[in-house]
Amino acid sequence: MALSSLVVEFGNSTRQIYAFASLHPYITAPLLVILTCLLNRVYSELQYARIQARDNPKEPATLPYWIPFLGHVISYISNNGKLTGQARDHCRDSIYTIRLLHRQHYMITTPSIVQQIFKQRATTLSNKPLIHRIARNGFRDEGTTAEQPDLNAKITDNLHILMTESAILDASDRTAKAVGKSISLLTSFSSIRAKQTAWERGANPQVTNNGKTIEADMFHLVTRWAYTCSTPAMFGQSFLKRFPDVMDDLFVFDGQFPFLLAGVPAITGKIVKAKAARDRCLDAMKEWFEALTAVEDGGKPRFGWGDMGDVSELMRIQHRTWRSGGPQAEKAAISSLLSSLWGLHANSNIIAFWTMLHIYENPTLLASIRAEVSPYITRLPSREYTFDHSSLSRKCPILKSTWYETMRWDLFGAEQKYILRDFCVTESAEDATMLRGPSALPRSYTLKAGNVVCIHNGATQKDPKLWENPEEFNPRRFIVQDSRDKTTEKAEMFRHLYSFGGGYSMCKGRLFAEREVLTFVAAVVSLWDMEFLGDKGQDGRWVVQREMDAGAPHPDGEVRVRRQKQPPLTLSPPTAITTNFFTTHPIQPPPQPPQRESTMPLL
Ligand code: HEM
Repeated sequence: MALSSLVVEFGNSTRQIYAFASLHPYITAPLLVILTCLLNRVYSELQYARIQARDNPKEPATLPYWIPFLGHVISYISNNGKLTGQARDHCRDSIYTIRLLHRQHYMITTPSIVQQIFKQRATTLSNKPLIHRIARNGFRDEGTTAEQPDLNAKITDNLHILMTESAILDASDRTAKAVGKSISLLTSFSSIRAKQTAWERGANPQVTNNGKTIEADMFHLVTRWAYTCSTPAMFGQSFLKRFPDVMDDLFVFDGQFPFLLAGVPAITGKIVKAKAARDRCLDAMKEWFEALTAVEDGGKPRFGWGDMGDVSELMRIQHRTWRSGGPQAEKAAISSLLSSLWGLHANSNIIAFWTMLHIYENPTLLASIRAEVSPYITRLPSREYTFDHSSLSRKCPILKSTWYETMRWDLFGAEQKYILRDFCVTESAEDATMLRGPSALPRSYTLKAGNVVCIHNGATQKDPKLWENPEEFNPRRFIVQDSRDKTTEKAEMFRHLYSFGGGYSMCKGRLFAEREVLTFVAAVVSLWDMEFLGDKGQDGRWVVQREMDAGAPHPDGEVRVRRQKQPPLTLSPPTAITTNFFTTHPIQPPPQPPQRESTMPLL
């Protein structure tokens, strides 16, 4: 009896709900959506807690999320730094999963798993889908790169030339020479456009005080100056002369690169400009390709291009390889060559800028670096300079450690690879202890084909479990004692700084990048003072916002600096190096694992 009245009651309630829903669809629909999200959240929260608690081999637990199908898309796009930072701090596993539409992204948090990921072969973890997306969305190849797999394999193989001693020396010598020639002309102190330097023109220069001071945007100034110094080392001088505006176009489209890559349509003025700038760069690269074809075929050099005898060995080989694919490979060729030009500048020049900024905002560090590098810079009677890039890289630990610390602080790239077949990884005992305490057993994880492995640099580089005071900019962080000579220090890139990626696809330009970035930075900070015109923090830091926390970020707006008209500074005497900077930043012991909370915050 009681049961039948309950059934009747239930039937009545359902009819009432149905009647209400038919009468008020605009209230019912959102209520249903909210209810579905709530249920999804509760279910995924329970699943997450259940899988996290398990020690036996498992697929990494998926972070709780609200919206079915979309997964973490909204929080990832709106603020992936916050999402990955919070997840890292609360996850007790070496890997957690975020869901972006239908694909699981396995996010790696501990060094032992990162090293196992880097050891995987291309047959297990592939970067091809990402390369094809970069080519299609970033460099507008219209899908042609993916259609030439054999040619592409050769192009990737050729990249190893960049790691040979002769290529590194050739590119570093030529870049250092260009730096030596141009550094005393960083700004012209002229308000007449024709008399200004190429890198100065777009930096919005304002000459004041009867021509005795100049104010300009430091980001534009140094990134474009660095561009003019290193481009000829790869593409030859005539590319620079024929297409001076590519210098600006490249940085305009780099500023919106994450949006281009994600395939976001031209919905903002910045994206419209970025696409137009990218297309002009493609036209320039096409002309370079055709001009080199003419001289390679023994024909008359194209007007304005000369014999192109200074084009680097790598670019010649890439050009020949692409040509072997015939006319159908041309679109992929032009897009790939532009991606090489972009790869040459997008990280190096921007990180050189941020390194300079960190040095200028700390007067003690500035004095130490000036003293440290001065023996390796020589002023010539012609007022040009020579830079011993090899010694800057081997004998200047403070400069080099500041550069590493800048990459830790300012580069937010994410390494992504697609899983072609299932594989298993196991965390080290040390990482198990770091995550779950002294009695924790190492856990193994199964990573399933069809999904993506991701190492998010922004999250790992600020992980308090891996870095002492990660929110502090410590220029001496990477300085260690030289094991061969205990009285000497050297800068060493720790194994958990992944700015150059890792494994088979690790950056092939990293050795050249080190030489050129250290040369750019040493040249600017040694020879010029810069007075920052923006706001400063209480500690004297320059307050400069980033446009977005992705890749190598551009500053949000101009970074106005003032320079006095004066000859380049006299190089500091090397003895000035013993400043109190050393005592205020002692070498830190390795960090201890912190106490951890067990619950997951709302994401
Ligand atoms: C500080 C400067 C630089 C940084 C932080 C940097 C970072 C990176 C990263 C993260 C990757 C992807 C690695 C991976 O997938 O595992 C990469 C790839 C690459 N980089 Fe760099 N890079 C820099 C400078 C340069 C320069 C100056 C060049 C050229 C001369 C260059 C040439 C390349 C090439 C050719 C690849 C593709 C390697 C491959 O697929 O085998 N990079 N770089």
